[in-house]
Amino acid sequence: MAAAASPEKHFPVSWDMFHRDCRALTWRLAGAGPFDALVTVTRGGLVPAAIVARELGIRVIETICVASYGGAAGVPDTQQGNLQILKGVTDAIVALGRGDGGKVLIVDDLVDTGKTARVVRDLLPKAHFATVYAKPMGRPLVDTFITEVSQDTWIFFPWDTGLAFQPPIAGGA
Ligand SMILES: O=P(O)(O)OC[C@H]1O[C@H](OP(=O)(O)OP(=O)(O)O)[C@H](O)[C@@H]1O
Ligand SMILES: Nc1nc2[nH]cnc2c(=O)[nH]1
Ligand SMILES: [Mg+2]
Repeated sequence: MAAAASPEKHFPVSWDMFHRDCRALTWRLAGAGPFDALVTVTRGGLVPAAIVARELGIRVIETICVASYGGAAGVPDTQQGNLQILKGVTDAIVALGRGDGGKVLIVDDLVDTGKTARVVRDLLPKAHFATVYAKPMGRPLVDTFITEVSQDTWIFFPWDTGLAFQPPIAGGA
């Protein structure tokens, strides 16, 4: 299934909020470990992965590089195209992620349609999949998350946004 064509609602996330939500995610993950390695889904997973790895003391960190959303210049990338794996993980991590003698934690910022999570899960079926945010379509694909938002909501991360003037509500904004 496709993501909401043009998400109606906005869910802006500040750095403070994101840090707090990542810490909350780590508390929830503490009982599921210990983890021998962390795989982060780039690029959105990089920031939560740094925070989670710091909190859980994980030092073996690998990336899986995936791209699927690509919008026109100047607008959020809300349209999902074909998913491409630009870089996979090492054989050692694949072995761990298949349950051969260790535990792998996968971290991404969010799950939306679940398309990205499905591809990553196929590669590492026994790994524990954690995201900070989840939308209903993708929720069944993750083991642990912190906050659910509706499918027609677009989450705006602090690394994609900046401070800007807001017109007064009384002006019809
Ligand atoms: O559940 P899905 O519908 O597949 O969407 C979720 C994925 O979309 C975003 O990544 P994106 O592909 O936009 O790349 P980015 O992480 O580089 O921003 C987000 O970081 C997730 O990885
Ligand atoms: N920033 C951002 N990227 C996404 N990729 C898929 N869904 C989303 C979303 O809600 N926000
Ligand atoms: Mg991503």
